[in-house]
Amino acid sequence: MLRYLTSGESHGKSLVAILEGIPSNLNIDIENINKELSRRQQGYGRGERMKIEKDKINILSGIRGNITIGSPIAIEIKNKDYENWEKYMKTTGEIDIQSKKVTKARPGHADLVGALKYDFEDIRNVLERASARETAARVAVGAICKEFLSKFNIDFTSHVVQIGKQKIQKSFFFDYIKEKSELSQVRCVDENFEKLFIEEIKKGKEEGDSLGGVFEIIIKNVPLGLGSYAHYDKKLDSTLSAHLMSIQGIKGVEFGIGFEIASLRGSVVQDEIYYSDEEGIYRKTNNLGGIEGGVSTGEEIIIRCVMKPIPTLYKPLNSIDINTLKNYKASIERSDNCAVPAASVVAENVCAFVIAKFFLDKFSGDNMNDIITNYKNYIERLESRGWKKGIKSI
Ligand SMILES: Cc1cc2nc3c(=O)[nH]c(=O)nc-3n(C[C@H](O)[C@H](O)[C@H](O)COP(=O)(O)O)c2cc1C
Ligand SMILES: C=C(O[C@@H]1CC(C(=O)O)=C[C@@H](OP(=O)(O)O)[C@H]1O)C(=O)O
Repeated sequence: MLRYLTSGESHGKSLVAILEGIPSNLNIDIENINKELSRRQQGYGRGERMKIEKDKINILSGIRGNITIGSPIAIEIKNKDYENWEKYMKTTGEIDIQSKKVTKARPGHADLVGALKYDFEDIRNVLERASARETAARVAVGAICKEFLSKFNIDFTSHVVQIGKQKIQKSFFFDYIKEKSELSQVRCVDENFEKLFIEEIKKGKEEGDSLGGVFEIIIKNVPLGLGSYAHYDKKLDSTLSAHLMSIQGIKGVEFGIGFEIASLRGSVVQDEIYYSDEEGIYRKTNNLGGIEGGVSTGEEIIIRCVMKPIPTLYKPLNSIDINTLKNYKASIERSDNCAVPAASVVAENVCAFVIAKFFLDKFSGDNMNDIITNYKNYIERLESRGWKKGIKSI
């Protein structure tokens, strides 16, 4: 079973993660993982912290000479900012608690609920772990999963389709999005909307406010048959949703044409099924986003996520001091004012973990050879049933 845990405080020494279940004899290109980490740090609207951090993975165990050995993979990403925070954050010995104490809860962040639940007078103990700094560790985990899935040609990309009130309606081709979104400051493939998105973020910032938005993830070459029909942890769509909703700030997930299906007739929504000798079983549409009955259909998996605006505002909202219960404005240090582009990269990698987990559940094996054999046998069997989209040249 593929599983992972992360640990680490935003201004602590390091973020760490352990990923268990990656098979042996997988070649890992560390530059690909560092590239994912760097993609996550980009995007117009990020704050000053991203100028300090230059995230790089440090693999502590589970890999020898770039090849996995089947044991848990432990990773570390150092927080460069720790140099400035050691006297407040070190794990043992005396620390300066007062200078960085936070007592005025930010609405929308975990500040109030965390302080009351864990019984803290200092919100610092909450925000250090609630911070989306943690997503760097999750991206490293997902990037290792991407390395595994790339051997089966499974590929991921994402792009931003809405910032504030500015919204793109069109849908695009995978390769186009992959190339274009990487070139954009806001991971947007439409040049006009790129300008509008940047303008929207800039305006928000000037007004001391923050923005959310929507991004789309597209996953290509997932074979037909990952997932199952009913249980919450076996359905591919429910598991993807749960993992995506666990990204800090994500408030909704939709598949394919999403919530629009509510207003359309069944005759329009369902993706009709065809067969031809050349193509085998195929669809002309992909309205349901590549998943039916909790199982991948072999079409592109298309997911959209909505992210709420960043809670920390430079023009702070009404709140209270959690200790005196007096009314105050919420506290503010530094902050991003829009992180939708960064969140889209996190989401790709979170999906990579889920797809890798379901892929390994289906084609289980301790080592790459066994998994490749299982995969090829399955694709051959599907071919004999008329489904010809499987890629065999592994
Ligand atoms: C990549 C990324 C960067 C973020 N940066 C900030 C930030 O700088 N300031 C902030 O207040 N929230 C930021 N957030 C959002 C908060 O972490 C999030 O709203 C908070 O943890 C509460 O979680 P919830 O929205 O799921 O309830 C960021 C989220 C992500 C994914
Ligand atoms: C550090 C990251 O994002 C952080 C997420 C975050 C939050 O509250 O979620 C608050 C900010 O932290 P800081 O106050 O240290 O600037 C962001 O910079 C990161 O993405 O690597």
